[in-house]
Amino acid sequence: MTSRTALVTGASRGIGKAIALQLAKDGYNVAITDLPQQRNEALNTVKELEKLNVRSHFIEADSSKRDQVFNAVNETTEKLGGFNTIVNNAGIASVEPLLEVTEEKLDRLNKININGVLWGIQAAAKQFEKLGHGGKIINASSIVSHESFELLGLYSASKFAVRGLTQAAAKELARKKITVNAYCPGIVLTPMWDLIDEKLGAINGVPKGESVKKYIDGILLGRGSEPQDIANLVSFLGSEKSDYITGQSIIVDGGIVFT
Ligand SMILES: NC(=O)C1=CN([C@@H]2O[C@H](COP(=O)(O)OP(=O)(O)OC[C@H]3O[C@@H](n4cnc5c(N)ncnc54)[C@H](O)[C@@H]3O)[C@@H](O)[C@H]2O)C=CC1
Ligand SMILES: CC(=O)C(C)=O
Repeated sequence: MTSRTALVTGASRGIGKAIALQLAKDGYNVAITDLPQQRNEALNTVKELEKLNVRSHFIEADSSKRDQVFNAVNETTEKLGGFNTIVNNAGIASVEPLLEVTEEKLDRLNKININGVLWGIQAAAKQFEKLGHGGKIINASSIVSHESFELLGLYSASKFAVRGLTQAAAKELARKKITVNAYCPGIVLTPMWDLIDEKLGAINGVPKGESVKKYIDGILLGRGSEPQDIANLVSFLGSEKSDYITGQSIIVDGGIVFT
């Protein structure tokens, strides 16, 4: 197999890290981005990636900033040689009643969760075109893009937007041999859910761990998700085996939401 290169955003930890490690096991050279405060964790992730005998590189980049995402794609291509796949993984959660959403919260969340995905789609598609080949764009959505959760309304709406962008981009880019798909995780036990659990607990007056347990108790397969469950799907979406799939937002949640 000829070597391929991927960029995974927000990949110093959590789901992004698991995806980066899986793509490296699949033979990809892998660049990762994250925010400056995640630098040390990101550099450790790069070391883990290099142990898998692939080339890796960390780029400090804020996904909400268009120029930083474009620079990250250019730097990935220059440092690792070539560019085949982007995983627009970076995202944040927000937990509050809709009636308490402020303009600042809405702007911050949308800039990362929606704009960040759009900048990644643009930067990757333009780079694939420059390099004269197609490619794969894989976006982080969520089960809440299929059915909103209460107190996660703002976050859910941003993930509905990612599903919309995924469909539209698939339609616009298919003729350039670019596929665009999204992964829709359920309850993945990462620092994001630690935060959601804490905030739901504070709003509903229940102890730490109770809110996440309530959700996990409702999962058909009887456990919360590990990041690797999501990485397994992205491994498929990043492989030739998914070449005939585009525009899809695929649920991987152990059985919570059914569409
Ligand atoms: N944990 C879960 O249950 C679920 C997560 N997701 C989505 O999966 C993606 C990854 O989530 P987790 O790994 O759980 O989150 P996490 O909070 O554990 O990790 C997210 C990473 O993204 C980075 N990041 C945040 N804002 C960024 C920005 N502006 N630019 C670059 N990097 C940024 C963070 O520093 C962190 O390293 C997110 O898009 C999230 O919305 C979707 C469904 C469920
Ligand atoms: C964080 C998230 O997307 C869910 C569904 O928990």
